[in-house]
Amino acid sequence: MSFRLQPASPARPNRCQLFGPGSRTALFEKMAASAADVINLDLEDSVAPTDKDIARANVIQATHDVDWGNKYLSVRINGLDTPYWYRDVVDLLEQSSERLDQIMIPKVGCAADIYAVDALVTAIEAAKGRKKKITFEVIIESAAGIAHAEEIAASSPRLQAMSLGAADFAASMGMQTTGIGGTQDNYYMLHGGVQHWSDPWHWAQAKIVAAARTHGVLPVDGPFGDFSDDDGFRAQARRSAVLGMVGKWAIHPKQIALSNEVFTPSDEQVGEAREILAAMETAKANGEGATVYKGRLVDIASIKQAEVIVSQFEMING
Ligand SMILES: CC(C)(COP(=O)(O)OP(=O)(O)OC[C@H]1O[C@@H](n2cnc3c(N)ncnc32)[C@H](O)[C@@H]1OP(=O)(O)O)[C@@H](O)C(=O)NCCC(=O)NCCSC(=O)C[C@H](O)C(=O)O
Ligand SMILES: [Mg+2]
Repeated sequence: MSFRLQPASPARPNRCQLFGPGSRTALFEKMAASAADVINLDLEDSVAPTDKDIARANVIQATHDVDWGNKYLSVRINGLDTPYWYRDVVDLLEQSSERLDQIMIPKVGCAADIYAVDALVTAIEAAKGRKKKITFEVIIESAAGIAHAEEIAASSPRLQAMSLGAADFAASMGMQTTGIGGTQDNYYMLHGGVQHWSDPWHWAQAKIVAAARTHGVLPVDGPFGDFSDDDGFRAQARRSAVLGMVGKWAIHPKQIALSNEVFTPSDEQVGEAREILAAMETAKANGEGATVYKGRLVDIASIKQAEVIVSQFEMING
């Protein structure tokens, strides 16, 4: 471990982030009643340009009127390349109730993007005497965003989460696909004449996990567009969980249970982690730093691995 210790990520469940357009108010109560940990009311790409003002007003009203329970309430503002974002920030900060937890900033390309939003948010919070400090989450969904992921992760103490936005990312990178996440037919290797499909999102996810974990930010997998493909969603989510991501977006309510299932450690995983911890306690009592568990090596690093799983489980189950 470096002399600089890795900071802990925020200790709150973030297994599923449920999105809904700010222009579809009929969805708000359903979102609030869902099993998602995080709610993302959208002002950006699911809202037509003609509806931007009304969507913003709807979302602000919903921070006052809707009972969001214990959900983490986030609003996705428009990108800094649009004429809408400053009004999103000003109106949200001036008019939302204290129930608003977080602002999601899309298409972030560099740390200065966050600096700009932070400066505006900080000024309005002070001017309005807001009690709760608004947190940020960002979407990495451009070539610039992935190239600068680490400086973005370090950009503000407000930053709590960093997602991969597969659709805009693919477009920005010039990827030859219209898929939003998932296996891509043409991304394969040939071995002995047999096709072996690989994961074109893997490297970007891994880069996001490393950047986020370095700075105590939660790494999150973004959307999986084909909401009729449960197995495809599960496969993508499982890979993300193994890579270190803590959750995934749901763009349809069908995906909530899938995400919660994958990002909640199973009883079997937790049981095994606890057994490893117990085995290492015994090893320590015998003056040993390593021992054998089910025929394989476990050592002091295994304690940390097991603790990740147990602490995820305990955070979710209270
Ligand atoms: C995808 C949808 C447009 C589908 O809506 P709809 O046609 O109404 O779906 P269903 O008829 O199948 O709905 C079944 C019931 O579920 C309710 N419902 C639908 N969507 C939601 C929701 N998001 N939250 C809660 N409840 C929902 C319906 O009302 C039905 O209820 P009932 O009649 O009582 O049975 C729609 O799901 C939708 O708009 N999804 C969110 C889209 C969105 O926000 N997109 C932005 C995020 S993805 C993105 O931006 C890409 C990213 O940035 C990147 O670059 O990768
Ligand atoms: Mg996007």
